[in-house]
Amino acid sequence: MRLLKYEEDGELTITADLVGEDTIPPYAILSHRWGEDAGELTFEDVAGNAGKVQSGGKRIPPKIQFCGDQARRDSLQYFWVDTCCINKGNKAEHSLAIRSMFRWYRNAARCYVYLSDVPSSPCEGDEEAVPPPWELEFRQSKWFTRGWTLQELLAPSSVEFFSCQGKRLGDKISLEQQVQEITGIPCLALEGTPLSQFSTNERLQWKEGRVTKRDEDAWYSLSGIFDVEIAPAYSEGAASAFGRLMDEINKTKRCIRDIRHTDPCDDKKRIEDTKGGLLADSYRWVLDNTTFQKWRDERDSQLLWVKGDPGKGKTMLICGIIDELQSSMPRTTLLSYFFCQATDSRINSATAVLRGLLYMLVKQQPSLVLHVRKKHDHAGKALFEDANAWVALTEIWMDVLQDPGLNITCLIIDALDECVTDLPKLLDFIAKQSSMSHRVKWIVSSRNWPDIETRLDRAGHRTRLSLELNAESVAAAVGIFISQKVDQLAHEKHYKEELRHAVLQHLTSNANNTFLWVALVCQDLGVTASRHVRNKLALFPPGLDALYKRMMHQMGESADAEVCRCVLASTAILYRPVTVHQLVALVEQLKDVGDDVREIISLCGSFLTLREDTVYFVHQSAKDFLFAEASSKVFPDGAEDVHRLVFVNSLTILSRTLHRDMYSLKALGVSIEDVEPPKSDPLAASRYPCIYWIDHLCDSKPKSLANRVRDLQVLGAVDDFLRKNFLYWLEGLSLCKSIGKGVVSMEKLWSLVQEMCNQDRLAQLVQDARRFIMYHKGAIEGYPLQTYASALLFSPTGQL
Ligand SMILES: Nc1ncnc2c1ncn2[C@@H]1O[C@H](COP(=O)(O)OP(=O)(O)OP(=O)(O)O)[C@@H](O)[C@H]1O
Repeated sequence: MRLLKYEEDGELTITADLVGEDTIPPYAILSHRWGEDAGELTFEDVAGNAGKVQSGGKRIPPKIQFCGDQARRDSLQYFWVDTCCINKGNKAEHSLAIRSMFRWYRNAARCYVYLSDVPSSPCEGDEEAVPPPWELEFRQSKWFTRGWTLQELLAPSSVEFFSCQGKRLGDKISLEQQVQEITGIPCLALEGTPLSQFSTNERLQWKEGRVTKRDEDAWYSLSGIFDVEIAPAYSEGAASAFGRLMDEINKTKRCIRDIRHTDPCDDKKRIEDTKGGLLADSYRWVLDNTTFQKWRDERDSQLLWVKGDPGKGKTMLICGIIDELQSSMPRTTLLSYFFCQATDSRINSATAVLRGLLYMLVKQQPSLVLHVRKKHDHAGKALFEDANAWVALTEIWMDVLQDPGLNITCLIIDALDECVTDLPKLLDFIAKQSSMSHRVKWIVSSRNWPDIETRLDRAGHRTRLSLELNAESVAAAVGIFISQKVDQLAHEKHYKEELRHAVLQHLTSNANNTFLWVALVCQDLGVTASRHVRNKLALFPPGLDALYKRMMHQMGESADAEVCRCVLASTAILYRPVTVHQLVALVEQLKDVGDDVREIISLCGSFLTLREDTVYFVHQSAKDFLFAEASSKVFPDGAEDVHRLVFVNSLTILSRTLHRDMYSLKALGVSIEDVEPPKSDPLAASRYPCIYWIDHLCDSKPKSLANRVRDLQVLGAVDDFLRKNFLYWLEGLSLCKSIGKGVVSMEKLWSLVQEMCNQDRLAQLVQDARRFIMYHKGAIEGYPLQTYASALLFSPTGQL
């Protein structure tokens, strides 16, 4: 980028080509209509004399004179004008300039629109008149009819309009109403709402009626508005330029859709809801905390680690911090966050974290998708799912974080301790990347784990916010939480004042600064008649584990103790939360319970909770307790045995429900993008087994040879299933949009059977099945019924 500058002696000079965003000083930018070529100041005119406009050469046009003067009035030394700041003789520079123009306008400190056909009022004071005397000419200005001026209006945050005498008429906010009426562009877009939030059609409409000198420019001028890049090729014609633009837009859309594995915004809402709603007064203390303020305000403080014991309120604190940042940050700052949850395999791995953060980031600044598309255009969705996903994602992140166009960014990851797969890799990544750039700030939270501490210690500029060391603030926050919960109980259960006071006292003296303890006790009191409350209060021991122990004991006393145990054991080993319907299908003991399933789940209420018909653990610490403290009670035959039972049930469900063309698509060419699950979804119960049956098989550890006969039966069932249902299973995976996971699972199955002796027949079958899915995953992923068509046609005749 080359910039103009007026020297002390009034001479106009131009800088060398400034490469790299960091080398570019603040500048003003001109938006105008081109006049006759001969009258415009060109690059040659300016650069012809060692960067100085030759004295006695071409006269400096009034608009350029105006732009320089106005920049100086606004304390800007440099300014940019398209007529003379691009060396059009250099094809590469010209092409790069066209692709960079949107960014140059966006990054300008000021944008001046010079309206050569709008005179200001000759009389002082007339500007106060409503409508102002120049309004008609303003509305009719040809500036609003040109193609390139659309991006010049939308890209910069500040756009000011000037008359041909250089008088300021207003800016795009003060004249918002008029500009909206003239252009049809909604006020929200003029106010800076990211353009990606407007549909493709809406954005295309903004260009209607606008003209460009060259036909192709009608489409090239839109690339910035759609956050894509198309290299200009001026002889191609308008139709081809339009085709290339649409092609790029579609590829970008597809890429963003493939990155999405979960939407962290939805996860945040769900987590807040399941935890009973976010109470602002219980997190606001952090805003006055000096460690937090240091992280927020100091340039050198890049990584904040929020740490605390289970149930101390870290996740809710992070939710609060996100809300506060969102409402206080400038609109251009990017905020991306991710909530790890060990109980949900979709969001408990290092790749899921990077993918989720990336998704939120590219949704806010779609131009960053270019770094993903370099790989995604070739690899498709498998890029994020196959064995190399971590490598690919870290490379993409490196490019994103080094992108000079990346806005100021804040990245937040909650519950690192719940990242089950590849946590060390993630920690090393955070430690390294958080030391790289001042423009990217990080917040992470976790329990007080020494491993996490050791790895994060490698990051430079790290600060830690320990909830235990801020006991006073946390105690006050828990106090507010207790008051709110007790008021709610007193209201709902009609407590007398005395009882309300007793509950308040008991909770305050025993909570030990632990939100979760309060939440669990209040949940129990919520189903206790008020006459029993006093007696019950004495039974709640202080401390989380003691409380869980008591709850286990209580459950063990009930007549449904065994069913509850099976439900808890199965839910604990599932790889993600399932619906009640799916749980009934997976847990044998629930089959005879009939309509009482919800009652059984509520009997496990201290550990499980139901939300929108999905069964969740109340908290990760509840699940941890089952595996650590209560393992012998919950898993009397070991967790492997529960995996085996879930595996066996999975195959039974799948064998019963899978068949050819489950969604009655009929035509072989129906794309997955056009598939809507039928109202009564034939895969409702089999979604989970379809995706996870192999994981349960592997985690049941059949190769341990603990029970040889039973293991042979298990493997016999696998052989039988694959011979009868393999293709149906692939169709099912495609309908569940999980072919990528299927590929990984087949690899796992292949390793398993290889490690087992005397399994040659099964090994050959699995080897063939594995090859089949590897070769045809693309076709099957996009078109479920191609499983039975091209996939079979293009397979070797002798394939098993
Ligand atoms: N600001 C708040 N508003 C409402 N509820 C809160 C708030 N802070 C904590 N809680 C309650 O406390 C419980 C525990 O909080 P949270 O899940 O944030 O703890 P945590 O420190 O993240 O625990 P862990 O490390 O074990 O995951 C929540 O389920 C919720 O009921």
